[in-house]
Amino acid sequence: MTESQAVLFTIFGATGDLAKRKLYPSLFRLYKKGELADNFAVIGTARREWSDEFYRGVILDSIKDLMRSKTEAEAFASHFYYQSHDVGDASHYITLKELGEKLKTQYKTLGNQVFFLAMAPQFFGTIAEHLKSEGILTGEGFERIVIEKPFGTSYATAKALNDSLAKVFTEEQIFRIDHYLGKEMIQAVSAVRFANPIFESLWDNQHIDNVQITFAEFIGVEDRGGYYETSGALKDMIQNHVLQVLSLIAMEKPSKFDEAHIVEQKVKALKAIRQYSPSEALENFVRGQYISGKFDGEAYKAYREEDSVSPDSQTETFAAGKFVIDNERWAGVPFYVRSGKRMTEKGTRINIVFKKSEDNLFAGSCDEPVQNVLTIYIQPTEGFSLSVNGKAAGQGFHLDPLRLSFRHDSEFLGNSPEAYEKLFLDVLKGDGTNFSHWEEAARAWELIDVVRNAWDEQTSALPTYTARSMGPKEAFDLLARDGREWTWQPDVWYRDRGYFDK
Ligand SMILES: NC(=O)C1=CN([C@@H]2O[C@H](COP(=O)(O)OP(=O)(O)OC[C@H]3O[C@@H](n4cnc5c(N)ncnc54)[C@H](OP(=O)(O)O)[C@@H]3O)[C@@H](O)[C@H]2O)C=CC1
Ligand SMILES: O=C1O[C@H](COP(=O)(O)O)[C@@H](O)[C@H](O)[C@H]1O
Repeated sequence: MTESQAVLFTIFGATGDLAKRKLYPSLFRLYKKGELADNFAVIGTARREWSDEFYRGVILDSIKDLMRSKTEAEAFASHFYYQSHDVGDASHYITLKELGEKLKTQYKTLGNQVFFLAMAPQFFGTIAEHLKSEGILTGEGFERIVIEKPFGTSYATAKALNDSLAKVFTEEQIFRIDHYLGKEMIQAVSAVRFANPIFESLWDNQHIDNVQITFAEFIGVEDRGGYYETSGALKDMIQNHVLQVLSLIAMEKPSKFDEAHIVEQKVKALKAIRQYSPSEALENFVRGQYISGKFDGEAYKAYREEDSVSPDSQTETFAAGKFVIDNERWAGVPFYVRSGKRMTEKGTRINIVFKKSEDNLFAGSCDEPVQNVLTIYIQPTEGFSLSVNGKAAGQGFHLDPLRLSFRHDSEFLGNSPEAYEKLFLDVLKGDGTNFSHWEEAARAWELIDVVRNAWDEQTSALPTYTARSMGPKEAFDLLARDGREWTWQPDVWYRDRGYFDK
């Protein structure tokens, strides 16, 4: 049993999808592990009129798959209280404050407070201001605010949002969620790099040819067409998750493995990424939108036919690009990234592609050696592999491409903490390492804005790709132009093109 936390959570947007699907189950997981015990309470707020009893029923429903016993689940749910609240109405904060004070005494929460804003970003500033003006922030214990993406829609809007939060909270009190940073294997990137001298010593432009980061989803836009129409793949995935991962791979070794030192190095790496001109942005970034397609006998509709999507939508459901980093370590090493919906399969992975040997001892006498590729599998499987050349067993001398591979097994995956659970615990500990900091978000927006603006100026037709494929032709051309190719495609991609299994 770990030492449990004394804290009052206030969840804004308590009736919403995120709260039900992610927040309540994560809090319950922490409760089951003893990270939360007697001294915590949760106030859920939203406009609709719910009773505590009804709210607790919603909580029980959201954790039904995780329950070990009804008694335990009900004991957990008894810590939840509901307060109907319109975030724009100052008088509602007075009722909220009274309830908070009562619960603080009842649960001995020591004045510690965490505010979770599971709401649309346009409300963040208002909520923060009212928390201060109505005296809900007392400075008695720790006071932290957790906010969801999207953090702005451009550099300008992100800056305005940050300025409004900064009037009330310090940067150390603000936890901007990037749920990928809570994933096991993203956190493992640093372990692979810095705990293995064999990789650390090769982590530069002398040895690495290129880096490839793929965030492929097989799902379409589902029921989020309204949001996605205003976002697109570039802002939805590349601006945040992909650039976060890229900065972890590209950063210099921090002098200490803690939040301040890691963030300092990530920010430096992001700042070293070349800021493209509009024409360079067009040369180095491609986009696409999925059209209808068939995959293994199943038909998939086009993005433009999805709910809440305009029939002549110009929103990209796929984006790929080449980032270059102007520093000593990475000069000449392209970082190719791609992310899209309705791709062949779900697969998030990082491929570090090492250089070919300049001196091929086997040239002319046998097969070309394969390039060594270190793959970090983020999901759905988690693990690493390293492709190496061996000798094919038997007579004669032939090279045999081999893969040294480690994958976590399903038991480990079943028991490992979920991203939001890890992130919640980090918030309680005050550890912001796995959150996005303002300087990171700001730089990411600067890099992305130029691509977005260049695309908005473009008059040529938006490229398309068939639903359940690996993106538009342009994404393959992007690498082919540099004499390279994506080193990972799902097996079925090769199957459909008549290649043997890679
Ligand atoms: N859902 C997800 O998987 C993800 C969501 N996010 C982000 O999280 C945030 C929440 O998303 P999601 O849960 O899906 O959204 P929902 O639309 O499901 O929920 C929004 C919540 O806000 C409440 N609300 C709306 N207006 C007000 C108001 N004026 N005063 C008080 N409460 C209000 C709604 O309740 P009521 O109508 O009762 O007031 C509801 O609880 C968004 O910023 C989204 O981008 C980010 C990543 C993933
Ligand atoms: O942030 C987002 O992430 C999800 C993908 O997350 P994953 O954990 O399921 O890989 C994506 O579907 C969504 O569009 C985006 O907003």
